[in-house]
Amino acid sequence: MTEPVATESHVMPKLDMRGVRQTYAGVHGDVMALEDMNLSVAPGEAVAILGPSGCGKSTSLLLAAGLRKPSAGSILVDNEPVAGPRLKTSLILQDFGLMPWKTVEQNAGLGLQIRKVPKSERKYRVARALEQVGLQDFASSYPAELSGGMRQRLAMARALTCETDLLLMDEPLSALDALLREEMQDMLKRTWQAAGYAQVLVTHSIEEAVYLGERVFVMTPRPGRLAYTLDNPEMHADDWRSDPLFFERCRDLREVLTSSVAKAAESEAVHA
Ligand SMILES: Nc1ncnc2c1ncn2[C@@H]1O[C@H](COP(=O)(O)OP(=O)(O)OP(=O)(O)O)[C@@H](O)[C@H]1O
Repeated sequence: MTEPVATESHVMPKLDMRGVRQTYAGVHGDVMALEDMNLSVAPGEAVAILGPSGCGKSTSLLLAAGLRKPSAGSILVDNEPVAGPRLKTSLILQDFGLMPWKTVEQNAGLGLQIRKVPKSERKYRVARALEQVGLQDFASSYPAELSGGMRQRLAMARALTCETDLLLMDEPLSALDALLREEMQDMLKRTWQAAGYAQVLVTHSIEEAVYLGERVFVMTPRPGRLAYTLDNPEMHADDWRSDPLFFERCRDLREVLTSSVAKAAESEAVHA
């Protein structure tokens, strides 16, 4: 099995989380979601994060997106402290955050509208992004008229209009059926390879993590931090899903994750 690797890059990271702690006030007292969370992602790098339920994966993304302030520690993007939502950071959630009453074109342009980009510029950038994801013929449709895969592509178009350099995704494909999910994984990989942003994917699927992550991290049970790193540069290979190494990587990660989940269950039992 691959041993944990402490990868130190010499390039300035796109995202750098150091010693991050996040505590939430709960009804039965404070809940420590993250403790000493360290995550460094290089420009243009794609990483995936796996971990037991409730270990703080979504919290890490909210913090990186500037939608929450950490209780302690530092979060830097391009070496600047994250003080709030940032122009070129996009976050795609499981429900894609689409507005049902807005058309595809309006939904795709929402990020630009919030960022007060002039209408003419918005129109051009939206048209280009819809073309990139193959939704150009659906500009005046509404989300309810789209399939699950098309909604996912629309969420992607919104990120592309904003010239995103850091894309954060929280289980973006979990609502899709297996075949469509693979198709969308291909789309995510192609778009990332073409656009060159840094990408952080949170997923419960080991296969998805190994397909889309150049590095795959496994988090500890809550309070979460990265406990294990798998270097996975071969994910660029053609037909990676059929490669024997792909299966080996998935098997290794399954072992690591199973032991992490077992520890989480033990700890819940002790604290029950
Ligand atoms: N707004 C909140 N208020 C109080 N507690 C919260 C809040 N958000 C998250 N938590 C708690 O923090 C911990 C981490 O939650 P988080 O959603 O980040 O985990 P996760 O790893 O994404 O979980 P899952 O895999 O189940 O989606 C959990 O125990 C959760 O109950």
